[in-house]
Amino acid sequence: MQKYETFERNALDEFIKLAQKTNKINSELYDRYHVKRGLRDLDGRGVLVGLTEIGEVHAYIVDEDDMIPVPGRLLYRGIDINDIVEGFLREDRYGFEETAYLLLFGNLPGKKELNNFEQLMCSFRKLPENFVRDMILKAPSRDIMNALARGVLALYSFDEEADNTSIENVFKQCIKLISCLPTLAVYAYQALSHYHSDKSLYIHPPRLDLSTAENILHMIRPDSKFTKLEAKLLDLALVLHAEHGGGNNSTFATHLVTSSGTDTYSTIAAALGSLKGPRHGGANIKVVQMFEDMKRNVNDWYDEDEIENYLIKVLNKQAFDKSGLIYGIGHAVYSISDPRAVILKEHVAQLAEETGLEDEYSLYMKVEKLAPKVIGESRKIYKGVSTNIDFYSGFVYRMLNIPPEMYTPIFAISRITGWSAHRIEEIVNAGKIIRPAYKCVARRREYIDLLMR
Ligand SMILES: CC(=O)SCCNC(=O)CCNC(=O)[C@H](O)C(C)(C)COP(=O)(O)OP(=O)(O)OC[C@H]1O[C@@H](n2cnc3c(N)ncnc32)[C@H](O)[C@@H]1OP(=O)(O)O
Ligand SMILES: O=C([O-])CC(=O)C(=O)O
Repeated sequence: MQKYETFERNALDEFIKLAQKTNKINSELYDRYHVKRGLRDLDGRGVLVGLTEIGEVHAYIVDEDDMIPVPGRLLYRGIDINDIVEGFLREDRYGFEETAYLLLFGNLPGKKELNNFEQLMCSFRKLPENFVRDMILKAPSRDIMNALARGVLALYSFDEEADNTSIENVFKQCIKLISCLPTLAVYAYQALSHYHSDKSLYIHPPRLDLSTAENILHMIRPDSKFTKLEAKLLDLALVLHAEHGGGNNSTFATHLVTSSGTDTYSTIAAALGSLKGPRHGGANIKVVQMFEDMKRNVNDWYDEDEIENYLIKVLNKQAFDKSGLIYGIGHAVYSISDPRAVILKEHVAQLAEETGLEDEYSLYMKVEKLAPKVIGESRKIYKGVSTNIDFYSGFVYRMLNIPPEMYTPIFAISRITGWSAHRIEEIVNAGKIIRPAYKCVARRREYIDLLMR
């Protein structure tokens, strides 16, 4: 056995070395062939590949070809996110279901429409008979995003019309998935916490009278108790994460995969895989882990020089996860500010004071100030960097006592509304299959017989 394992390790090491050598492309070739790496123009702007009416991300104005950065704005179906948030908070109600309706159907719902939609969502919250036992508890995953993707793919088998891509059927599938994703995520977490962390197992059935945010708190907490303030904060986070235009990695994955004509379950599984990445939705858990590491390694949380040195080490791949990234900072589109981070920050500030987390909040403020400076000094920045939504969301979830394993899944529970709207838009507009070009730069060679190599 030992011998075989040694053989396996040596053989793999050999293959890895070979693959690293043979897969490296000379970076000068990208310039020579004018490749838009990451589908970006040289100034960082995304290559225009589609049109959408669902979400608009606004970060700069163009003045005679010059890009002038402006504070970020986000609009859902043409309505500013700040107005949406102010609207439902002013009326002291939850906003996520209204947001999902707006994204999916294009207009704000009337009272009766919203009520019907909420009832429909409630009726779809439960998972199919025996699904929890057979699909979730029998194979608990250490990663809830993985469990979500697997769960979504498994739901395909419970849908008699799984491959029907008519608009009516896709709408139905999307509303069902939006409704039951919180249940899937929380139960997958409960399985993880029971089987991998030896904690008691809680499976609270979703309640028909509760909103999405309330249901998450009800199902995740052993005693099911939560305050209205807590549910409203989680609901706000769900509203802010719901949509971000067609170009973000997971939504573009949705367009890409939808364009092949595949089914809804495969599409959403692909989007989940994309969102999990630490440069995208997976950054929220990384931010919290990075701050934990920082708190261990920075003695004085008020000493800006010490914090700056830590951040420089992160950038130089000498600290934290050695990826060279300061998580929660920077964005593919925003430069001066991410409007969602601005909204979350206000709430975090207030709550940090109420919960005695002022020192930690102050550390976040210092990183917010110092990180753009150190990134600017070591990377080529065209448009400036600032905090993104992931910078504060983990802090919010921590104050809500939500376990870190659920941070990115909560993003998914919200963003599936945007993915659904984009999938439907892609189908309605019957676009061409998405298929960009790759220039092959390999040298052409003759095949050589095995005995001659
Ligand atoms: C919900 C979301 O998806 S929000 C984003 C969540 N992701 C994170 O917080 C991870 C940290 N941030 C990043 O990795 C980046 O800012 C991204 C992936 C979000 C955007 O990257 P880009 O579109 O390349 O941003 P931008 O054009 O401003 O970056 C310019 C350079 O600065 C680097 N940079 C930008 N932000 C950071 C950062 N936080 N840490 C280290 N380097 C950074 C980029 O890697 C790039 O360098 P390169 O050309 O050598 O690759
Ligand atoms: O737009 C992007 O590139 C990333 C994203 O999804 C977001 O910020 O919500």
